[in-house]
Amino acid sequence: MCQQPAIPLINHNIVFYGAGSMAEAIVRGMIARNVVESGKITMLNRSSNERLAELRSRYGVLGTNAPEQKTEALRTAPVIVLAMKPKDAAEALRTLGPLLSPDQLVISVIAGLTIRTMQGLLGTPQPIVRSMPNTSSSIGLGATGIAFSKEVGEESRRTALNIFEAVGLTAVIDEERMETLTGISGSGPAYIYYMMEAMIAAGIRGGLPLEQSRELTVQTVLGAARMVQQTGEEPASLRKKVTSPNGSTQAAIEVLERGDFFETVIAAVNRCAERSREMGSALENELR
Ligand SMILES: NC(=O)C1=CN([C@@H]2O[C@H](COP(=O)(O)OP(=O)(O)OC[C@H]3O[C@@H](n4cnc5c(N)ncnc54)[C@H](O)[C@@H]3O)[C@@H](O)[C@H]2O)C=CC1
Ligand SMILES: O=C(O)[C@@H]1CCC=N1
Repeated sequence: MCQQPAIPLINHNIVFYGAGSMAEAIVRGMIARNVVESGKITMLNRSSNERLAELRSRYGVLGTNAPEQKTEALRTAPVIVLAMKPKDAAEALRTLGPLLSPDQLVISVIAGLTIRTMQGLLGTPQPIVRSMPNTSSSIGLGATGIAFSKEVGEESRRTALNIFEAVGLTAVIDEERMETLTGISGSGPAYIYYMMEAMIAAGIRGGLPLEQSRELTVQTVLGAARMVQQTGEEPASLRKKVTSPNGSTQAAIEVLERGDFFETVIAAVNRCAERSREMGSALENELR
């Protein structure tokens, strides 16, 4: 049996400010790995009591929409994870700033939002961790980019790393690289799912039942990722081993090349990064 390495327990109360897909993915991943007691997690959203009830019953976490309780949770939590959409972030940060004391750690998962903008909107030089996780965190297979503001001390760095290491791989990077990382691993699952949608559709059009087409596609993607991971071989070398000269794979790859597959994927990653920067600039404009 394959045992996952022990992950340090997280002893801090953590407030998730925003209780959508990404917050849930991290919470689900942490709880599944038993790295935090569910009672230490509080989830807040803007208005949906139904959503909070769902999260409370699914994970045993705390969740509230009552304004005084929300304020109290934000005022006292040693760790606050910002997990709302970029369009909601400026207002949330302006509300949060006056509630914070200097030692509270703010971890953002918000695409594009820079540390400088966060500190400006908060109005305090708060210790900030800018991260870019992905939704595979929910099954412990996330990939998270992390950058620290200079105010983040050693203990807080460890806390942030413990949270994201509990739900997958982490990469500490310069903040300037965060948009590129978003294009690869933050949004990347969506490109793979899109490819899978197309493969499943092709199977169905070729006469396979939906379920078989789906299972074969899933196993193929899983197997390919594992092959790269376990053999340590480059994807290009593994591809060559599938591609017999003048065979069926070569014929398929030629079609992908005619569609400029390689450059199209790179263009998609670049556009993702550019869009993240645009969202970041829109938030930076809120400082004026
Ligand atoms: N979904 C993904 O794959 C990833 C998302 N992200 C980032 O995570 C953030 C959240 O994305 P999703 O979870 O997909 O969005 P979502 O729409 O599923 O969730 C957003 C949540 O924020 C809450 N919210 C909005 N304004 C609020 C406020 N003022 N106070 C409290 N709660 C508030 C909403 O009620 C909702 O629960 C985004 O900034 C996105 O850039 C980062 C990596 C991957
Ligand atoms: O689409 C988005 O903006 C977010 C950021 C990375 C994944 N989802």
